[in-house]
Formats: sequence, C-alpha cells, structure tokens
Amino acid sequence: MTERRYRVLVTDEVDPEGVAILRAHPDIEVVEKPTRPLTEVLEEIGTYDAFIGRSATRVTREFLQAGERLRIIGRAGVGVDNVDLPTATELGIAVINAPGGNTVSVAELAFGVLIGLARHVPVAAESMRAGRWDRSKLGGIELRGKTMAIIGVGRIGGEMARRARAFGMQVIGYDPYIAAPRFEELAIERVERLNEALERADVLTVHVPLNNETRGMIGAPELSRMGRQAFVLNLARGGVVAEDALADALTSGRIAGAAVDAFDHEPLPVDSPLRAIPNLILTPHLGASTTDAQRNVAVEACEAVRDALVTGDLSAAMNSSGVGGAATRELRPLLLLADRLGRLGRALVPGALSSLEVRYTGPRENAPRPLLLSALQGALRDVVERRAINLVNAQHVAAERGIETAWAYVEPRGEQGEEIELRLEGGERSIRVGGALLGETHGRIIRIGGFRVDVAPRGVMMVIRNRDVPGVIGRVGTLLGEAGVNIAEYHQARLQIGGEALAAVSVDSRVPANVVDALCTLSEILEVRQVEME
Ligand SMILES: NC(=O)c1ccc[n+]([C@@H]2O[C@H](COP(=O)([O-])OP(=O)(O)OC[C@H]3O[C@@H](n4cnc5c(N)ncnc54)[C@H](O)[C@@H]3O)[C@@H](O)[C@H]2O)c1
Ligand SMILES: O=C(O)[C@H](O)COP(=O)(O)O
Repeated sequence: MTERRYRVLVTDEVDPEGVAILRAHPDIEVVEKPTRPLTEVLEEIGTYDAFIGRSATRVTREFLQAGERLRIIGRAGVGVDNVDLPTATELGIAVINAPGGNTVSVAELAFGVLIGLARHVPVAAESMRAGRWDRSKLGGIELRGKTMAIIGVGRIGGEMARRARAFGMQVIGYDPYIAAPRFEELAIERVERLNEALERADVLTVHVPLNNETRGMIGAPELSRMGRQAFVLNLARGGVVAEDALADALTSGRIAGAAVDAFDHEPLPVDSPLRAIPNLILTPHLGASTTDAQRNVAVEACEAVRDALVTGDLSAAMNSSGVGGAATRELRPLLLLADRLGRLGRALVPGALSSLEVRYTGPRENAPRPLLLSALQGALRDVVERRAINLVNAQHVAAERGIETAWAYVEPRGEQGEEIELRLEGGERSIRVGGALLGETHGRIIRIGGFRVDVAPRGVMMVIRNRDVPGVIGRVGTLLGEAGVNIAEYHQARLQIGGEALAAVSVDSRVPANVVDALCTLSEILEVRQVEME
C-alpha cells in the first residue's frame, strides 16, 4: 500500500460522519484515539500533520511545540479557549473551528434547564422516584411576561432571543461588540451597561466566549444586583459566572436558581460543593451533545481541515490574520501572484529586509491585507528555520524581525485591471516589483524596478542586469543551452538605447552556480539573480 501524505489524529469522540470525510481522501491517514492525558498525546503528536478534537483535550504550548509537523488544529465545536491561539499563530499552525453547527442545540438545552428551574422539574422527578407526592411544595412560575437578559448577542444569544420571544418574554441584551441593527432584527432591547441587565433580569443567560474580559464577569458584586426571583444560566464556559459566588448566592437565597453546563474544571470534581445545591441544575457540558450538532460540527471541521491540508485553503482558519472567509478563495490567484512578487523582490534586495509595502489596484477593497501576508510569505520563506512560514505566522515573523509592513488600496483608473506592486527596502537597496492579473486567473510579472517586463511567474526566473549592447541575448542563450537549461520566456527591457537593460528570463530548471558565475564574467552583464517561483 502506498503511504498517505498526511496523518491526522482525531480524538474526543468526533462524530463518525465527519471522520469519514477525512478517511475518504486518498492522501489522508486517520488515526482515531479516545481522549487521553496530555502526557500520552505529547509522546506521539510529533508524527501528525493535523489534530482534530473537542473541548476535552487541551492544546497547550507544549502540545503545539511537540507537534513538529502540525499544520492544522481542528476544533469540532465553537469554543477554542482550550487552544493556545497565540502559540499556534506564532508557529504557523492554523486553528479551525466549527461555528454555528451546535448553536440551536445549546439554545434548546438552555430552555430545557430554564423550564426545569421555573417548574422544579429535576426536583419533582427525583421526589417521585423517591416515592413522594410533593404537589404543594413544587409550585412554579410562568416564563411569559418575564425579562430575559442575554449577555453576548452572538449566534447562541440570537437563538435564545428568538425562543424567549416565542415564550412571550421581554428580551434585553448586553453586547458592546454588536451593532444596533442586529438588536433591532432580533427585537432585543439593547442595554448599554451590564448593571442594567443584571438589575432588570428575571433570567440572566451568558453566551460569551471565555477570555480575559469575560472571566468572572458575573461575580459576587454582579449577583448582588439581581432580584431574589432571578435565575442565572451559564451554558457558555466555566469561569464566566464565578462558581463560588454563584454557590453563595444560591445557598443564601440571593437568587432563586441557576443552571450550569460548563465548569472551571471538567469533569466537575466528585466532591464539588455545587453538586449539593438543590436549586442548581447541573449538566455535564451537554450543550452541543446532540446527534444533530455533533454531526454538523464534525462535518464542518473535518471538511475544513481536509481542504486546509490538501489544497492549503486557510479560509476557515480563525488565526490567519484577515485571510479568513469565503472571499479569500476568490483571492487565490492574487495571493499566488503576491507570493511570487515577494520571492522576486527579496532576491533583488539581499541581506536583512527592513520594510515591505504592498499596494493593490483593482475592485477588491478587502485584498491588500491578505496580499501583504502572502507577499511576506514569499519574501521570508527561507528565513524561518524550524517551520515553514505561512499566512498564519507571516505577520508575526515579520514583526519578530523588525520588518516594517504596510498595505494600501488604490482605486483603479478607467479600464485598468488588477495590479499588485511591492516596495521592498533592505540595507542599501530598495526595489519596486509589480504584477498584473490576466483574465482574473493568470498572474504576470510586469515591472522590475524601472523596467517594464511581461513574464509568467513560474519555474525559475533569472533577473539579469546588463548593458544594452548587441549580442547579449545570444550569449546568455548559448551559456544556458550548453548547460541544458531550457528557456521558457525571455523578456528584454531597457530604459534608453545603449543604457542599462534588464532581462526577465523564465527557465525550466535551476541554473547551476558555475553557469551563473560564467554569466557574471561576461563584460556586458552587471548582475544575475535567480528566483525559484515554485
Ligand atoms: N455548552 C456548550 O456545549 C457550548 C456549545 C457551544 C458554545 N458554547 C460557548 O458559548 C459561547 C458563545 O457561542 P456563540 O456561538 O454564540 O459565539 P459567538 O461568537 O457567536 O457570540 C459570542 C458573543 O459574545 C459577545 N461578547 C464578547 N465579549 C463580550 C463581553 N465582554 N460582553 C458582552 N458580550 C461579549 C460577542 O460580541 C459575540 O456577539 C462560545 O464561546 C462557547 O464558549 C458552549
Ligand atoms: O464550544 C463548544 O462548541 C461547546 O462547548 C461544545 O464542546 P464539546 O465539543 O466538548 O462538546
């Protein structure tokens, strides 16, 4: 059997329908393992190109550093607080999650536990099992007419709002990062301050990611602002609602009840005091645990990881610095051209690079930033020792090396097509190189310094500066021919008759060093550089 090119480690019980997508690809070998302690994963992660898991495996700095071949981390779910994103970015490892696939499942569970709290469902069920008939003790409340305060009006927050309205609830929302139209569209009253949401809530539900800003955002001071009738739901992440403060508020009767699905430490320790609080419904991180959600997120994550591995499509990566999103697929030919221009410019500015600027002219206003990353990738491809440079870590590597970067969008004039210009500086030199896209798919190099050329960025390109005297093209052709180097394209340009000239020569194979030396000894040749374009 022939060896498959990419090895993918799948763990944490990712749904088989997703895993089958990976297995079906002839270049991918899948190894599936149950969730294991980190020490065991570290022993073998160095042999894999990609990893796919859920929240149970912590993808730490140590994990990422041990994964010497790792290019992709796939998360079959939403939250990536278990992944060390800064380290992944630094190492050029793309992190891909599956947003959206489990949204409805979380919102449905939230309403399940909310009704459980409002009508004492878990206590009632337990009392029946215990042989009691506690009708008078277990009177509840209706949700209709009550106020739900949603903290974090993203995907899940939005689904909560839709369901709350169907129950006849008033909906208020706090999310400083979401613009007014989304609140209007969801018929959510926007509140500007968290305190207002706390004070007005009969039901407070948090749907924010866990980060430095949201860790402990609902603690003792916040809970003390809430009404005694209020319920608190945390189906987001342990730590968003401080566990100790919540336990105190529940046992002291400060609030009426709560439901928690995600915890500071998972699995929740057997002796956790939370387990003994009667008006607290606990579920073992079940928000996304439906067959529907698991299939959705597994298929989404596995497809994206497959595409990233096999075709280099990073459009689903969350740490590709602006190179995410479907629009990036359309930018592919331009990204390729920017990479090639970066290689070319770099070859013409030897030594340490101090700045690189990209200017893009054309209809796509979103293009300049991704093009800068691609140009950096081309320009810096030989400078990263341990791992390849890519769109994920290009900006990081440039910053680490003190390279100033800039990008600019230039509106096209008249019939002008799409063009990219790179300006590179380093040491004593600076150069401008330019390229254009033909028919939206084919890149051409059209400018090197002050010279107009027209050559495809393929194979190996030689850039020869020479004096504009008769016979140069013939002598170069003869030397290359004698060395068995085939010329694909030869574009000679000059600024004025008898002045300096430049040839952009595309050849099918690398020119041996002795042939470059021989070219340099010709009296009319001033400089020879060669650039690998593929
Ligand atoms: N229990 C589960 O099984 C489960 C399943 C899926 C997601 N989750 C958790 O739910 C979270 C939300 O998921 P989502 O898909 O709705 O994410 P999302 O990115 O669509 O929404 C998050 C929202 O939080 C807002 N936000 C961020 N910081 C905020 C702050 N300081 N104050 C107020 N709002 C803030 C953002 O603007 C965004 O609108 C995830 O990050 C994940 O941690 C849990
Ligand atoms: O962030 C998520 O998607 C949820 O917390 C689900 O986590 P899980 O994949 O471990 O169930």
